[in-house]
Amino acid sequence: MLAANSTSASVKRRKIAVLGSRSVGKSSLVKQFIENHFVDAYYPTIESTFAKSVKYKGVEYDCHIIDTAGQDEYSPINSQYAIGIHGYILVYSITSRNSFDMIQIVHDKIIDFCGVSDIPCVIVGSKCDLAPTGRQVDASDGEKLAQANKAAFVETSAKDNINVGKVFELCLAEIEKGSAPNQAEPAGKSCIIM
Ligand SMILES: Nc1nc2c(ncn2[C@@H]2O[C@H](COP(=O)(O)OP(=O)(O)OP(=O)(O)O)[C@@H](O)[C@H]2O)c(=O)[nH]1
Repeated sequence: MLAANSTSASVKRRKIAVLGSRSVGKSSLVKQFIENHFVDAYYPTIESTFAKSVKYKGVEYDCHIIDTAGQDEYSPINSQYAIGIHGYILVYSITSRNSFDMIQIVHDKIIDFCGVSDIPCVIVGSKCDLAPTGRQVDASDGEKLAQANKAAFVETSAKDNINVGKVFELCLAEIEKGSAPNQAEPAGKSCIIM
């Protein structure tokens, strides 16, 4: 489990970008994680950065989370979402097939921009509290997409606080897969343009 924590000499700094279509619940996911609350109203995001210190598997992480504006197929990948980013959280809503289809597009754009073969990534199917009446994407489709892209996968509800901490736990795990043990600031698979 992730837990809020204080400072330490060996804190690892991790920068995480949250991307996906408009209105899929990116801000709600981040706010539930950082501030432990959910807002029903919709306020489109321009861009916000949040910080939270967490302890995961005995290691302290200073997480900087970039909540981005909603993407569409024509949105260019902002270099800010590629340079120095350690891990990605790609969010679709289980109530929107279009938002699911955007995940591969956004993923491929990041890969192309960074010139790498894969990225530390968690694919998130959000709004799972709406599954009984509004599901357009099966969990098995999300799992298959994640497998095809060597990513982790989880369904969440920011509203009911289901699997919200798990998203960030999985993201840190994906980042650490690409890092040497005990490295304070690994280059890992983050994208750095010289
Ligand atoms: N039922 C339900 N609604 C949610 C959930 N998460 C977000 N919403 C609602 O979906 C709408 C959009 O949520 P946001 O978090 O603003 O979405 P976003 O992806 O940040 O949107 P952009 O800023 O346009 O990119 C809001 O009305 C939220 O209340 C959820 O887990 N369950």
